[in-house]
Amino acid sequence: MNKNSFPRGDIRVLLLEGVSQTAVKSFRAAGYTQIEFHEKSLPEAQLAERVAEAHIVGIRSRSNLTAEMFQNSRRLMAVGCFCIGTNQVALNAAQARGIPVFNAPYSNTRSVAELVLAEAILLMRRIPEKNMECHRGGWSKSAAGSYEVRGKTLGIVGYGHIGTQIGVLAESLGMRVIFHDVETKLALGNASPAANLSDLLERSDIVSMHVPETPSTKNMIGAEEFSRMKKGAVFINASRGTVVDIPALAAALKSKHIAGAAVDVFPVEPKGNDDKFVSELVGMDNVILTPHVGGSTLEAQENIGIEVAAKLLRYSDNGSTLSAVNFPEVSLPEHTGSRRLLHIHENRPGVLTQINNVFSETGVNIDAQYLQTAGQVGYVVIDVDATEDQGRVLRDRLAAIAGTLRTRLLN
Ligand SMILES: NC(=O)c1ccc[n+]([C@@H]2O[C@H](COP(=O)([O-])OP(=O)(O)OC[C@H]3O[C@@H](n4cnc5c(N)ncnc54)[C@H](O)[C@@H]3O)[C@@H](O)[C@H]2O)c1
Ligand SMILES: O=C(O)[C@H](O)COP(=O)(O)O
Repeated sequence: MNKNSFPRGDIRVLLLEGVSQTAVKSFRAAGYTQIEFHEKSLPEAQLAERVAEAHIVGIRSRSNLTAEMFQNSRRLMAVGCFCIGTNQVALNAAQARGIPVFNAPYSNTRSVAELVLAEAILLMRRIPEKNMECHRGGWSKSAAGSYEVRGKTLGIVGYGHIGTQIGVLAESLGMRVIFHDVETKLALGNASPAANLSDLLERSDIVSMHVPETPSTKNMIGAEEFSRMKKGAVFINASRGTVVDIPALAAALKSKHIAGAAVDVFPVEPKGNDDKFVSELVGMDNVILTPHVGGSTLEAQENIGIEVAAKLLRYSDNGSTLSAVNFPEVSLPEHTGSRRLLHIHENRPGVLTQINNVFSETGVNIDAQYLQTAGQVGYVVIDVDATEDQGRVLRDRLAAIAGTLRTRLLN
């Protein structure tokens, strides 16, 4: 007897952008044999073609999964973002097709925080310029413009997982921490909220961005915001490239109003390591440029591989959707001794009644039932005391209900 109505060996897993081998090992250990692995992201047309063939897709920040791709992907069951950001995925379109999207909300938090703190210290000491000068054979031994971070004010924009972690670590170096967030947040340690973004910009010696890419954060730091910052302050962006107006940053750096910057993310980034990086900031001695490596440590990548693969496997094998970012969240117990039916449907009145009618009409006993809705989608999980043949009949009856997006039978 198959473990699932759909044997694991038939499930096609597409893993892109060199996600950690820990993910590949997790899928193999769980009995998944059809794994297509790519070191890079794929060009859009090829990506659409490969996604259309896959049941499970794993990406990082560079692969854009569009609404059209979800519409054309008959087989696609689930998506894993092996990173924090999910802005590269058309989440609503995935939801409308009954496809949960998972991510790793904390696994690279510490890596980003450590990089940002290191950059804050380097920028305050004017190390980027000194480094470049030494490389050119120069030697300007001077304390002019160099400061300790102790006693300085760090302004954190976006006080979420990364922002709070940075705040805690910064206080251990003796920094004063202020933050701005659209939500009311618990201030950790001695951190305090700024009255608003302008207040934060005016008071900070170091401004660091930690907001997600959304319509409200697009170009939230531009010429006006740089002009509000203290003369000689430094600026760090390791969140998303769209958050900062790069020409405005370049102008503020050239005028020396902003003394230095560290930028890890860009509005347009190369698709892979062989593509050329182009930015107005290239060649500026007072700028640390890094190729979107805030979360790229071996520790973070290995943990992300394990975490996201586990979420995808749990959904595929057990139906659990806990921590999905676009989908009703259901945490399910093991279903040994019963068959499990998954029913994903449009979130509209009457569907649950029709589902229950199927069981009363067929006389199959329900052991347990779980229901959750979110946005456009409803998700019902039913454990039944039934033979495999009965399970298949039930699955087909459920699939015939109007508004059904997809059904699956497990065990
Ligand atoms: N450079 C990298 O490699 C790297 C690594 C990890 C994450 N990131 C980026 O960092 C972002 C933040 O990560 P996180 O884990 O801290 O996310 P998070 O969701 O925990 O925190 C984001 C915070 O920003 C706040 N926010 C949203 N819109 C805002 C606005 N307009 N103004 C002010 N605050 C706003 C939210 O309320 C939240 O508190 C991610 O979305 C991701 O894009 C980059
Ligand atoms: O969202 C994230 O976690 C970061 O931007 C890292 O993305 P990456 O996995 O593509 O490095």
